[in-house]
Order: sequence, then structure tokens, then C-alpha cells
Amino acid sequence: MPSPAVVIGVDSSTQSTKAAFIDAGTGEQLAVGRAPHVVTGEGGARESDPETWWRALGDAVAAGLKESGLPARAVTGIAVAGQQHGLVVLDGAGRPLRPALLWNDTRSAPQAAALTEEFGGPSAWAERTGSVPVASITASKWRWLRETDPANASAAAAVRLPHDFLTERLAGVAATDPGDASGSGWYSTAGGAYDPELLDLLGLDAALLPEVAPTGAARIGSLTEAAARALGLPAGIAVAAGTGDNMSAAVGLGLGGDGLLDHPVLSLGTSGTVFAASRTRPTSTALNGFAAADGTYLPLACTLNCTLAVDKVAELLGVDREDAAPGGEAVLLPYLDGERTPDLPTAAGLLTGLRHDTTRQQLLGAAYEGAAVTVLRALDALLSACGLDPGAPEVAARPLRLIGGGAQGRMWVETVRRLSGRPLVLPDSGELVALGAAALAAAAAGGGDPVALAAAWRAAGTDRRLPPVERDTETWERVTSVLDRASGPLLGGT
Ligand SMILES: Nc1ncnc2c1ncn2[C@@H]1O[C@H](COP(=O)(O)OP(=O)(O)O)[C@@H](O)[C@H]1O
Ligand SMILES: O=C(CO)[C@@H](O)[C@H](O)COP(=O)(O)O
Repeated sequence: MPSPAVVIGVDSSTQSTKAAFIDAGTGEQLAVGRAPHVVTGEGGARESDPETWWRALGDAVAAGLKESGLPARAVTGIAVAGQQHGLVVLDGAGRPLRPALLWNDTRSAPQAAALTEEFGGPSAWAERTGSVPVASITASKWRWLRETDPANASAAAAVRLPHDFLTERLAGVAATDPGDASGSGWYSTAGGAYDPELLDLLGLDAALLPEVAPTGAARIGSLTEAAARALGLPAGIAVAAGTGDNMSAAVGLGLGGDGLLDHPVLSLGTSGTVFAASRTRPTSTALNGFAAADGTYLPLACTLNCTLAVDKVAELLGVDREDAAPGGEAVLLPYLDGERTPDLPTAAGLLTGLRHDTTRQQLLGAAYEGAAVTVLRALDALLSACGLDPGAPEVAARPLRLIGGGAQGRMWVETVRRLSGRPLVLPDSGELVALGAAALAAAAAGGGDPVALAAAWRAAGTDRRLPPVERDTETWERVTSVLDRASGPLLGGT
């Protein structure tokens, strides 16, 4: 039997690379290769060497090829979806000048505040770019680099986001897409292009940046001979522009601008993200109004402390991550990395309500509750900013799609179900970011609309649907009351 035409969707996220091998005709996941990343840094620093992402991509592709048993010649296209916002600076030969600053590096918080002020305040930024600078936004990181490491900032021959860096390694072409570009802070969602006024403010030469391809589906080039040798794939196969990981998850779900407000998404990874979609350009200061990969928009809110923070608490307590109980009186805000939503970049974790009879299982449960309430509050704020009343019965009853590594965990699912009171949908495709990237690759290789393609791939699937349980408002109120009272000086706010 001839081999199916196969595409590879790559998810280069904070903790690892996943390479999904997908049958381009049916959407069947044939194999997933994985390889870990290394994140370093103390205090607010979070860095990774971009060369390790490139090596992890090679390792993940090799592992996927082996698992699938397919001949490499079956592969017809590849696309990369990457963790958003990271700042990669390269020399003239495309080599990293220094480790990349990651999205969850909070050292650039003072630069974010200064930039917000200098450009006329939060509304001016949201109107132009869709987002108000916080430490995560790449523009804040570039300002930090210029102030803190001026030698490498002035030596930069190219400035990239993580997914553009990898795409360029594949195709030898400097290209990005509007989705990931919209998280940089120097791309105007109003104008659909890099913003000269913002580039001026940042002292960033547009010549250092990649071209913005029309959408993430565009074929921006072909796999070079060098990349083909490094990955063991055929030279000349299609390389798509790719996109940011959250935009790619939206594609993987087969949801474009019309579908997502009815079915908001909660991603449980290192970051907790909530996103919906909109055909209207978001300009609220309360969220990130990113561009989506299909020409629509992706209103999104993101927390810094989700699965990794809860795993750290489990490790400190010496219990398995699934061995948790509801927190009882204990409230634990696991803001181990500072926090982005709410904007508390210098916050640390906070524990209250400890008693003699508090168990380790309750403490771990309290960490799940603290992380879950934080991201579910961000969901309410996002729905409000999109013109919906999150408390209205019709809106509160909308199902929430749970994705990301944490969605594999029983405790995460139970905690989100109990604290949201919403019906949950657990998509049957585990690796939605990689699946979205595979749809972008398939469209680049064979034409068609990636969102429609992914929707067709997923049509035969059987998503798990969980009916709502009564909302645990007592815990919600206990956690939010601690958060509201502590958000001032105790958590580093004003
Ligand atoms: N079976 C599981 N149960 C609970 N959590 C899980 C499980 N598998 C993975 N995870 C969580 O998923 C996280 C990784 O998710 P992922 O979405 O890949 O993260 P990222 O995109 O930030 O790299 C880990 O921090 C881990 O806590
Ligand atoms: O900063 C954001 C979104 O704005 C994060 O969602 C990053 O895109 C990293 O995602 P994960 O690696 O945690 O999935």
C-alpha cells in the first residue's frame, strides 16, 4: 500500500518540542515525537538557548519518524507554532548572540511601564497594537536588552520570535505571520503591518525583522538542503509561515472567527491562557487583542503560573500531582514566577488559612484552586471585554474547551469544572497546537483553508463532554477575596 501524504506540525513550547505526524488526507495522528527544552534563570529571569530548540526539533522529528515507521519521503510539508513573545537576537550568520528572553521573563516589567507611559498610556497602545505592554510583550524585552545588554542589542543583525527563528532554519527565509507578530508590541493590528512610530520609539530597525506573510497558511518557502540533512526529511517540501502557539491551537480546534466566543478555550500549560475569537479587532486594555492565523482576531488573557507552578508545589510537598483534595480554609496563590494577569510581575506565592489539621493534599488542592481561579477570573474579564456578561446564565452555560498538558490531569479537570460550573469539552486530539501547525503545513503543501481542513479532520473525532457540576462559589469567593486584598503591596502591586 502506498504511504499516505504526511505533514508535520511542530509545537515548540516553553517546556518541550512536540512534532505531530498527521495524515494530510484524514487528519489521523500517526505519531508524535517529543524532546525537552532547558529553561534557565533565577528570580524573574527565564531564558533558553534557541540552538536547543533547533536541536529539540530535530530530535522530535526523528522520534516521530521512528514511531510512525513511515519513509521520510511521505512527508510533504512542515510548519512551526511556537511559544509567543520570546526575544531572539541573531548575528549575521543566523547564530544566537545570547540566550532568548522568554515570555515569562519578568525582568522587563519596568521597561513595559515606561513604554506604556511614553506612547500615551494603555488605551493608545491597545488601540494601535491590541495589547498594553507588560513584561511578556517582546517590545519590553527589546527595551530591556538595549538598556541592560547594549553590546548584543547593537550587534543584532536579526530580531526574531521563537517560531520565526525555527521557520528560518527550515526554509532559509525570514518570515513571520500576523498572529505571532501581533504579540511583539511593534506590529499594529490597526494597520496590519509593523508600526514605524513604535519601531522609532523602540530604536528598532525594521530591516532586522522578518517579512510578515499574509496569513499563517502561506507557503513561505521550501525545506533547504541543509535543514533536510539535519532533520532527515526530503529537501524541497513545503514550509508554512507558522504562527504562535495559541493561534495554532485555535486552528487545530477548527475554529475561526465565528466559533470561539460560543466555546471559549482554556489552555493549561506553563501559562494558563483563555481565548476566544472575534471578527472585530479587540482594542480593550483588559486583554491581549492578538491577530489570529486566519485573518480574524484572538482576544486572549494569559497567566504566568499554571501547571508548572502547581507541579512545583506538589514537589515541595512530596506528593503526587493527582494526590490532592479541595483546599478547605487554605488559600494558595501560586505566583511563583510573578504574575501577568493580574499584572503583578514582582509577586511571589502567598499562603493563608493554614491550620493544625491542614493536610498536604489540601495544600496542593489550594494551589490548583489558586491557579484555576486566577485564569477563570481572566476568562470573565475577557468575556466582559468582548461585550458579554460572564454572569448571565446563557453566557455562564457556554462550554469551556480544555486543552494543553494539564487537560490530561484528573485534578485539573475536576478543579476547573468545580470552580467554573461550566460544561467542559476535552478535545480528543491531545496535541492541538501541533495539529494546528499540521493544518497550516497541509494548506501550504496542498492548498485550502487550514481552519476548514482542521475542522474536517476533527469531524470524525469523539471529544469528551462533561456536564456542569454546581459551582463552588464558597471557594471562589475565598480565593478572590484573598487575591483582591493582597493585590496591593503584599503581592508587589500598588
Ligand atoms: N497526565 C498529566 N496530568 C497532569 N498534568 C499533566 C499531565 N501531563 C502533562 N501535564 C502537565 O502539562 C504541562 C505541560 O503542558 P504543555 O501544554 O506541554 O506545556 P507548555 O506548552 O507550557 O510547554 C506540565 O507542566 C505538566 O504539569
Ligand atoms: O505568552 C503567552 C501568550 O500570550 C503564552 O501562552 C506563551 O505562548 C507560552 O505558552 P505555553 O508554552 O505555556 O503553552
